[in-house]
Parts: sequence; structure tokens; C-alpha cells
Amino acid sequence: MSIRVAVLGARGRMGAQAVNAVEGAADLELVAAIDAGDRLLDVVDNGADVLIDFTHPDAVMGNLEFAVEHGVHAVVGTTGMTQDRLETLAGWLADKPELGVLIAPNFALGAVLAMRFAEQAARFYASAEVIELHHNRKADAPSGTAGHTARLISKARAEAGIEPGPDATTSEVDGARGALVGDVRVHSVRLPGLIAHEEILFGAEGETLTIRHDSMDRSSFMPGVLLGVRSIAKRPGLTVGLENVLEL
Ligand SMILES: NC(=O)C1=CN([C@@H]2O[C@H](COP(=O)(O)OP(=O)(O)OC[C@H]3O[C@@H](n4cnc5c(N)ncnc54)[C@H](O)[C@@H]3O)[C@@H](O)[C@H]2O)C=CC1
Ligand SMILES: O=C(O)C1=N[C@H](C(=O)O)C[C@H](O)C1
Repeated sequence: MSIRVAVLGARGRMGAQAVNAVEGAADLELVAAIDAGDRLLDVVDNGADVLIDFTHPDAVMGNLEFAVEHGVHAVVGTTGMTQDRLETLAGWLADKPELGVLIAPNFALGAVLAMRFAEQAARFYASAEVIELHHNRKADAPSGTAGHTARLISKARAEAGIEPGPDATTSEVDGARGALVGDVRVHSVRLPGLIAHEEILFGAEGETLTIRHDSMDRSSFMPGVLLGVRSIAKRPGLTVGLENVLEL
């Protein structure tokens, strides 16, 4: 039997890709393609098992509240999922123990691997900075991926008992040293022509290590999205990060 899927944000850049990917998968059936202003209840009336959300940070929590209330599993790529939001969502899910929600800051396999490699490297380097580069129609900065990467580095360094490395900057034009996420500097670049790119830089005496991932096309996110859709019913509760589904 096929998995019945609704896509939210269906006319957006990612949502349109997700619609195509679901339509192209023999084991999935697209039952609703919803964008802003459309009737959200179609998700339930059309019998969706899973909804995919690629909307906007301002919209995603309302959509998730709706999904949990109506017993629909959710696979979420939309950014803006702060710790507070994750806790709110976990609270909603506590009343629906059979339901699964996957929040993935990035669905591209290489980006997930890059984050894992960065987490592994972090305990060996006191100094690390993240540069993320995206198309100039992106609403949020820094990217969800860069925020997640920085938090992983911060946590890995703290667990290893490493303080962030020295930085002699005493005079700074506002923003020149990027934003602090945890204790990691994150720099955001926005340019037409880019899709989604991240560099994680580590430095130590006499050497640097650079981990870089590039999404050249939004199709790069689709295998991860489909994996999420196929596995979410077997993962009750809240899962944050595709690395958990991939068992990395
Ligand atoms: N996790 C991942 O791998 C990826 C995540 N993203 C994230 O996905 C989100 C969407 O990105 P894009 O597709 O580039 O944006 P977009 O602006 O092209 O598309 C968003 C779509 O959502 C629609 N929308 C807004 N509110 C809605 C609502 N309440 N219900 C239904 N539809 C609604 C908009 O009308 C628009 O068509 C962003 O947060 C972005 O950062 C983007 C790429 C990959
Ligand atoms: O808006 C985008 O395009 C992307 N958003 C996600 C993020 O903020 O990390 C994932 C990917 O970088 C593309």
C-alpha cells in the first residue's frame, strides 16, 4: 500500500521539487499540494499519512500544530526551529505517542555528512568558524544548517573540555566577525547564482582543515526527503537531524 503524502509550500522552490519527487515515487501518492491561502484541511480530508513542510519560519509551527492535532506524521525542512520551538513541539507530541515528526535542517546527504565530520573534528581544534553561502531569496540568516553545525561544534568542544581559541580582534565594524551561535562565529553570504553551500573551517598551529559541501541543485535534497517520508511512521516522537535516520 502506498504512503499518502501532502506537500505544504507546494508552489515554492523546495515544495515544487518535493511534489515532483513524490509523484515520481511508485510507493508514494501525492494527495494534497498546498500553498499559502489554500485549504489546509484538504490534508486531512484527502487522507494524508505524512505531510512535508517547506514553507516559512513564520508558518511552520502552525502547520505542525495542525499535523499533530490531526494525527498526520510530518517531515519538515523549513528552518527557524529554535530550541523553544522544538520543546513546544515535543510537548504536543507527548499527547500523541504514535506520531512521528522529523525536523531536518538539511536533507542533502553530503551536508549531513559534513556536519558529522565537523562534529568529529571539533574536539581536536579550539578554533572553528562557519561560512554559509546561499541564493539571495533566502529569508533567514544564518541558515538552519549553519546554526545546527555551529551548535554541534560548540557541544563537541564543551564535551572535550576545549575553550574556543583566541581571537585578538579589539576593533570591529559591526558584523565583520559574523554572528555567534553558541561560541562559534557564523558568516552568511547571499548572492544570486548560489543554491546552498557551507564551509566549516578549523585552524590550529601551522594547519587548517576545511570541510565544504555544495548543493548545486535542489534535487540534492530529495533523496533525504523521501527517506524521511518512508521512515517517519516507524519513528514515533521527535527526531531532529537526518543523521539519526541515516544512523550516522
Ligand atoms: N531542510 C532542507 O534541506 C532545506 C530547507 N529549506 C528551507 O525550506 C523553507 C522553504 O524554502 P524555499 O522553498 O526556498 O522557499 P520559497 O519561498 O520558495 O517557498 C515557500 C513556499 O511556502 C509557501 N507558504 C508560506 N506560508 C505557507 C503556509 N502557511 N502554508 C502553505 N504554504 C505556505 C509560500 O507561498 C511559498 O510558495 C525555508 O525555510 C528554507 O530554508 C530549503 C532548502 C533545503
Ligand atoms: O533556504 C535554503 O535554500 C536552504 N535552507 C536550509 C538552511 O537554512 O540550512 C537548507 C539549505 O541550506 C538550503
